[in-house]
Amino acid sequence: MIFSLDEELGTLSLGAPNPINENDMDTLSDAISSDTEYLAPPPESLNSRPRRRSSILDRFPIFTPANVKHVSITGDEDNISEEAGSSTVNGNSSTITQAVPIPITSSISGSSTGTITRTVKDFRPVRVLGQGAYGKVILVKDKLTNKLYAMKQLKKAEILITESPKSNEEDDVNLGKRIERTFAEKSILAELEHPNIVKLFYSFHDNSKLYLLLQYIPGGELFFHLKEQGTLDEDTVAFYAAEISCALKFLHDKGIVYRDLKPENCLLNDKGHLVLTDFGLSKKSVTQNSANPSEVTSLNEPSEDLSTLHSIIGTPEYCAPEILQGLPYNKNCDWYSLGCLIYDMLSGKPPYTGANHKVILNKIQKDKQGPKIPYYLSEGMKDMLNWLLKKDQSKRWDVDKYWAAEPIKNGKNQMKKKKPSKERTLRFQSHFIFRKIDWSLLESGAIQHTSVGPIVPIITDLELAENFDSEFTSMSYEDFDSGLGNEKGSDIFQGFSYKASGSYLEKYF
Ligand SMILES: Nc1ncnc2c1ncn2[C@@H]1O[C@H](COP(=O)(O)OP(=O)(O)OP(=O)(O)O)[C@@H](O)[C@H]1O
Repeated sequence: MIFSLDEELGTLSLGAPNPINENDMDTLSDAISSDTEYLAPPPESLNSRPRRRSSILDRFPIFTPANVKHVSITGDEDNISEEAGSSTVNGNSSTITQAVPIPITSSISGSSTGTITRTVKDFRPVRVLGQGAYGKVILVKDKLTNKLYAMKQLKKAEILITESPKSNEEDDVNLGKRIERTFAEKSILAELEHPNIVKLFYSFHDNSKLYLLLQYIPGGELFFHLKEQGTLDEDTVAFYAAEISCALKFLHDKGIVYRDLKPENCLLNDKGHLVLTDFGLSKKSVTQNSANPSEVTSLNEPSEDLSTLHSIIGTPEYCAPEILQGLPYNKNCDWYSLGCLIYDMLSGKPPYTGANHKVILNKIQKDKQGPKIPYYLSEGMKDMLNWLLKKDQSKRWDVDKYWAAEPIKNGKNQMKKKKPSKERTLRFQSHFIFRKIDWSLLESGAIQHTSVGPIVPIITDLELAENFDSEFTSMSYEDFDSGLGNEKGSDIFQGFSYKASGSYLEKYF
């Protein structure tokens, strides 16, 4: 649906929940840059949409956080180094003995020390749902309970393999980071409980693989639905943008940067609500006081840990320019990615595309005024995109800081009258594009029970995985239990196993 600002104002007078105020309108029209180029409307169907893979280019240093535990890859506890980031070689050429940082994690909803009784043998494979860098995601059925899960399998050998024939210091550092990220995915998911974030129920490992037992989200990837529909109307996009924003804000308040927002990682549940998956590239700040979100420092004030993020990581088309440049970055990079995703949902592709991160970076740098916003979008959408897609992260909308509307006291909004600031001080939730969103229903998760999303996936039989690409569902899973189900007690992945608390399991099953 394409509609003009006049039409939108007409809707507003019919009692929309978040009316736009005059100050906002000023800022809004300022932001619609005069150099906006007129891009052609999207073609009817964009079935040629390419699947975009996440990548990691560790050319820049990441400083090892202070409170990391060091274990030896061989599992030989005697080789554990006390010194952060150090590596040791024990002279045995056939084994890797670098000390690898494993993040110390806390588990809110479950226990990582409880008895883990699950093995791959407990599950029957139904079909493949997706394929990642280190293995497949498979729909599985619990042989005991008949419950369905999405099982993400990661091959240990693929994680441990070094890229160059000679093992040098750089290889060791990269290996350490790959292992750290594997643990981070498990431990970050284990501490999260949010309606728009996938749930982790169990994790375990055996001789050859690591396993994450996730809640099965049957509506498929947003990528799949975008491929079918080409583009989405503005109301639909605003709805998904609101659900994603809730998840990102929740993560940021816990000191977590997501770093891989793209349509492939956004799933739809049976009611059409959006659920983020794939936390393999997420990073948790070690300095964040997650118990007290109000203590989050401004995103523009580099915090000790997050300002040291340097890895060129993510999916280049959705990556903030500062990441592609190898500059330090912070949580604000996720809001740039949201801008890319909104742009993609509305126009059929992200603002910059190219064969690799360098091509994309060149295009971003050439575009002095920022990406060209399609003319056919409403003024509200143009405004949102202009503020999220600011090249300079210090000028980008600090969404975490300006998230919610000011509390209303004595019937008057506390927001000061226009102050001369280059910062965007409009509250994100009050933006015009979200005028039909009931944020309290959304943030509490109540909306998941009371209403369906704009696209309700067709599901005739959960086991058919009808909303997943046949490219994956037709794949073989013959190596499903090649790890033989034997728990390997003393290797580098020791401590990977996890079981959510009984009440958590009951609540979601
Ligand atoms: N909980 C889930 N329910 C249903 N499908 C899922 C679930 N988790 C993942 N998938 C499917 O599997 C695909 C791959 O999963 P995921 O992105 O976590 O793997 P990955 O190895 O991190 O991939 P990549 O290397 O591309 O980042 C997803 O894009 C999605 O289609």
